[in-house]
Formats: sequence, structure tokens, C-alpha cells
Amino acid sequence: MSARVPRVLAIAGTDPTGGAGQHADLKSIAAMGGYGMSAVTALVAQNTEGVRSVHVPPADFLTAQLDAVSDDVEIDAVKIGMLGSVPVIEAVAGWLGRHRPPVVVLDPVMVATSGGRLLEPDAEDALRAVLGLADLVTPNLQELAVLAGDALASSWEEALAQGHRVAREHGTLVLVKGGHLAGDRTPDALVGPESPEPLVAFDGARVPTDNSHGTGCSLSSALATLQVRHGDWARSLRIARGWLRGALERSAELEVGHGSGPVHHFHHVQEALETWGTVPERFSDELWEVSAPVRREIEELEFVRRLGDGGLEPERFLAYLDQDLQYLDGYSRALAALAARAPAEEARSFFAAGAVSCTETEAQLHRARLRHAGLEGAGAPAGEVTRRYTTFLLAATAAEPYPVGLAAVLPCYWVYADVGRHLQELARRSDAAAHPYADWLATYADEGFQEATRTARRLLDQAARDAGPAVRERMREVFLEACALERDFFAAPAAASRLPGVVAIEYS
Ligand SMILES: Nc1ncnc2c1ncn2[C@@H]1O[C@H](COP(=O)(O)OP(=O)(O)O)[C@@H](O)[C@H]1O
Ligand SMILES: Cc1ncc(COP(=O)(O)O)c(N)n1
Repeated sequence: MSARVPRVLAIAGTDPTGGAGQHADLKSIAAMGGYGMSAVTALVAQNTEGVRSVHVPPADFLTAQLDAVSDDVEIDAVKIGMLGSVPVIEAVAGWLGRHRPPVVVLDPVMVATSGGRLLEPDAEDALRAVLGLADLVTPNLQELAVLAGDALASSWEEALAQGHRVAREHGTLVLVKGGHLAGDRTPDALVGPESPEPLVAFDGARVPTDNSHGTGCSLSSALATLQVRHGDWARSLRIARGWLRGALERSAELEVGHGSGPVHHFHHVQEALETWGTVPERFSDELWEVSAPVRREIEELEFVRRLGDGGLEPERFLAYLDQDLQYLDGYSRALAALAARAPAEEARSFFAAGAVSCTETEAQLHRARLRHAGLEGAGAPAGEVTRRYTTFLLAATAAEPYPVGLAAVLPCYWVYADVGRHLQELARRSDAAAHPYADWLATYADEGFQEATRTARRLLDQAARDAGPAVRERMREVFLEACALERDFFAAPAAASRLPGVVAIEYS
């Protein structure tokens, strides 16, 4: 199975009402996850009620379109629909001879569901002659009879026999379709040249609707796209049938035209659109907004104000650093736990690298500062807030769903980066000739840290998009709880604290 987006070219006529021809093809290709392209064989003035007139541009112009595509784009599959006339059939056959893509599906369009002729009568032989160029041919019952040179099949068994004859004569697979059978069943079967027994057959109840304009076009282009993905016609047909059934069932929602209306190609996207509507474009924007009061409280803390203006007593700063060092130990473990649970490689690498950076870079910087002040790192026992915050992080990252763990670790990046910007601003405004913490504050504004914050935020938005409403609600709760812990952490050194070797400092 190929993970790439299949590049599928539809060679077909037009339908200005968008339900059949290449318009249906492009929608079906996209609906099946492919990238659709189209070359026009004929311009058809038609609607859901009938075909009014057909204009066939010179065959050379079709060749020019086809060459323009194949000279530039690697084509994974071609779906051929309305060909219309002998010169057009020859142009397509000539091009296929030069640029045969791996998958070729031919829908031998002859007459529209609404009744108008789409193939000149003298072109039937020419069309028969090119059937062998296709891997799969998808005639409806009437077209099958013409290709088999027989009368319209009056039963499913007769249709299968005709399908086998066509398959044997042209050495290709034939999809025998039961859409035009009388009765309330719509079977489809794949028949090969070797045996009249179908390679695979599906049956299903007819969807009670008149909106079958473009079903043949839609099914054949969906099959071409799916075949690139799966390389298995039976599997492709199973998927395409399931999708087309939904498109027929939901066709009335479109309210297009007065005749046999089009099918709803993107019925399966409707629900996704409704879900997306409930998720803000960036979930993190919403989190940021609800956390605004806590962030204001942080900015107003005496510790933060004094750190910003440089007036903070060194003992309190060192006590803060000492607790932060112990916090980093827990944070690093939480990031490692999150990395282990990250669903994709990017997030796994990012958080694993974050865990390493906590212990190798940041903790080392803290230790160096503490040593510089004559203290060994992690001198005081972990304070109550430090313990509460790290326990919370470890529980969220290890035991809650991955998006919730991510919401727990994000404030440490984001609130920290934000507080850092605020502190830098305070430092710039302060008249302290030599700000004692200037170099330390500069690390907050470090571009690498800001970039890491942006990445963590993007990963959270990604996780929120894939999560359900209950998980998003929990993400909101946990994010707010982490913001409150950030506040408490900054507030803690405001209390007197004690580090070994430092007099009269007590950390709460
Ligand atoms: N009312 C319906 N209910 C369920 N499936 C249908 C219905 N009408 C057509 N189909 C399916 O649509 C596909 C196109 O079939 P058909 O209508 O025979 O071809 P065409 O559009 O080329 O005339 C087939 O898979 C057929 O089974
Ligand atoms: C340009 C064009 N191509 C094909 C069809 C067949 O449509 P249907 O699938 O309804 O038979 C059509 N009506 N118009």
C-alpha cells in the first residue's frame, strides 16, 4: 500500500452542473484521498434533466492537454470517461501508448443516465478496439450489451456472462454493474478473462433515490484512486461501494437540479466539518485566554517584580534556583514519560530532547550559579510547591491521555517564556546600573527556548484537533492547574527560605 497521495488524471467530458463527467471525477478522486487532474475530451451542455449539446474540440488539442500533464507530472492512474468520437479515441489511445500509467480504468460512456447520447454511433467499434488498453472496464448494463454485441441482459447471470465475454475478448477485467437492473438489489461483480465465475461479487439493497446522475463516473474514478493505494481491485471496490452508497443516501441534501440529481461526494467530510467547527483554530489560543488571570497574578508577584527590577535579595534568588533545580529533575522525567507516549516521531523526538536538555543544559547552568555562590546544587529539601508541581506533572504525563500530559507540560514552556519577556521589559525599565540578574534573564528570551515553546504549542494544537471533546475539556483543566502551579512556584520564594550555608532563608 502506498501512503502517497495518488495523482489521478481524468480524461473525460464536462458537466456544468457538476454531477457527472470530469467534475464528478475530480470530486471522487479527492474524496478518496487522491490529487485529481483532468483533460477535457468534450464540452457538454447538460444538466440533471438532459444533454442539450456537445462540442468536441479538435483531437490535437486533447493531445496537447494530455502531453502538458504527462510532460510535467508523474501520473499514478488514469480514468477515461466520455470519449465521444473516433478522433478523440485515437488521440487517447496514441497518448496511452506513449505514457501508460500503472493504473488505467475505462468507463465506456455511451449514453447519459438522463438519456442523451455521449458517443457517436460510428465510434462504438473504435471504443471496443481500445478496451484492451485498460486494466479495468466499467460499463453499465446498456454499455455492456453494446460491447458484448448482444441484447440488454435481462438477468444478473446474463450480465455476468456478457462481462466474461468482453473480458476474454479484450484481456481485461470487467466490472459488471447492477445499477440498471430491475428490482431492489444493486449487485456489482469483477469478472476476469479466465473464468465466468466473478473474482469477487458484492450485493446490496438499492438506495431509494433518483439521484444517480454521475454514479458511473464517480465509481470508476474512485476505483482508479483506491487501486493506486491498495493494489487490490476487490478491496478498492469494497471501499468505493461503501462510500458511493453513503453518497447516494445523502444525495438529497444537495438539492441540485430538477432531474436525476448528483450524489454527495463529500458526505463523509460533513461530520468532520461539524467537529472542526467546535474546535477553535488553535486550541492553545483558547487556553491562553482562560489562563490570563493567573498570568496577571504571576506578573504582580513581589518576587517577579523584584527579580525584574533587580532588587531581589540574592538569597531569595538562590533559594529559587535551588528549588528550580529540583523541579527540573521532575520536569525532565515528565518530558521523558510524554515522549514515550507521543503518537508520532516529531513529538517523541522533541520531548525526549527536552528531557535531555533539562538535565544536561539547564540543570548544569543552575548548578554552576549555585556553586558560584558557594553552594552545592539542591541543598534544601524539595519544597511543598516543588513536590506538588512535579507530582502533578508525572501523574499527568504517565497516567492521563497524551494530549492531557502535553497540556500539563506546556505552561512551563509558555508561561515561562511569557514571564521572561515581561521580566526583560522590567529590567530594561529599571535604573539599576548593573542588573544583578541580567544574564540570567537573557536565557528566558533565548531564541532556542522561544522556538521550543512554539513547537510545544503546535504539538498541543495538533493533539487537540485529534482529541474528542472530553479530552479537550481535561486538557483545559490540566493546563489551568499547571498555570496555577507556575504561579505558586514563583510565589514560594517570597517566603523566607533556608539553604544550607545561607543564613535566614527559608523556602516554603
Ligand atoms: N440506487 C442505487 N443504490 C445503490 N447503488 C446504486 C444505485 N444506483 C447505482 N448504484 C451503484 O452505482 C454504481 C454505478 O452503477 P450504474 O448506475 O449501473 O452505472 P452508470 O452510472 O454508469 O449508469 C454501481 O456500483 C451501482 O451498483
Ligand atoms: C460528460 C459526461 N460524462 C459521463 C456522463 C455519464 O453520467 P452517468 O454516470 O450519469 O451515466 C455524463 N452525463 N456526462
